[in-house]
Amino acid sequence: MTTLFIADLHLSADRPDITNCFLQFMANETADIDALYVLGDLFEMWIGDDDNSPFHQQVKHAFKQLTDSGIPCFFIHGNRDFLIGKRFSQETGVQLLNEHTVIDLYGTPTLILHGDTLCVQDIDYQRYRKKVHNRFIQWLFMCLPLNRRLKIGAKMRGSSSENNQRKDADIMDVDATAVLDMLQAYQVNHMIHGHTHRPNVHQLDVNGQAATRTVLGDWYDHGSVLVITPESSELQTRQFG
Ligand SMILES: O=C(CCCCNC(=O)Nc1ccc(S(=O)(=O)N2CCN(c3cc(Cl)cc(C(F)(F)F)c3)CC2)cc1)NO
Repeated sequence: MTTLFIADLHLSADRPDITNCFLQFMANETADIDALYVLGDLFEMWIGDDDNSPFHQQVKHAFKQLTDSGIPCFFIHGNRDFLIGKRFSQETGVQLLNEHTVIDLYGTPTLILHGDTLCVQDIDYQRYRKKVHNRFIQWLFMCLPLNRRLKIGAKMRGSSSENNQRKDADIMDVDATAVLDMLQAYQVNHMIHGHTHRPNVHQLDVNGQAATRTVLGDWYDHGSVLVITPESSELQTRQFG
């Protein structure tokens, strides 16, 4: 009885090393698990489900093989791949979850999310996020031809990495009050998220009760996976293969 959590792989065609690490993980680490949860930023960019490049087909096929084998797979959108939609879900068998979802993890109610909604001090980002999560804006964007959206994406990726280098590192981490507020709002004592690329297990106190916030790590030539069983919880960073 094992459930796995991954996030922040930032897969892209120009990083085949990370894609291979992911494919090795899917081939060697997911046999007879109960479920796989992907908590956002699976891809470095996603400008619509109609972007069906060979790279995307390769990744989608790996998920399809897993779900066809009867292992449920769930996805929560990240700040990069928030446009992943119904077609991706139908092509892969991956079930799309709401941005904040409480699951029963072997009897322990646990809030799972990407983590960018906890970065409340980054006002600019939250303003941008509100705009691009607006259904009408998303509809307008998807009306654009694919190559136009690819160009906009490439441009935004460029400015995004520049912006992030300028931002103070702290405002890009989660806000401690937002974490407590969210645990209380969802009435849980456990949270799992990604986004910050700061893998760790934080022990917290929520109204006198012990709580944990587990942060998944980003992928490079090593993967980061949270391995949960009814008896244990282990955040692993390692190579797969
Ligand atoms: O953590 C922090 C900081 C976090 C830093 C976040 N940076 C970050 O996410 N960058 C980023 C994410 C996605 C891409 S993209 O290429 O995949 N792509 C771009 C165009 N997208 C779009 C969609 C819609 Cl509906 C509408 C538009 C519109 F209207 F703007 F044109 C564009 C779709 C997605 C490119 C860069 N703070 O705490």
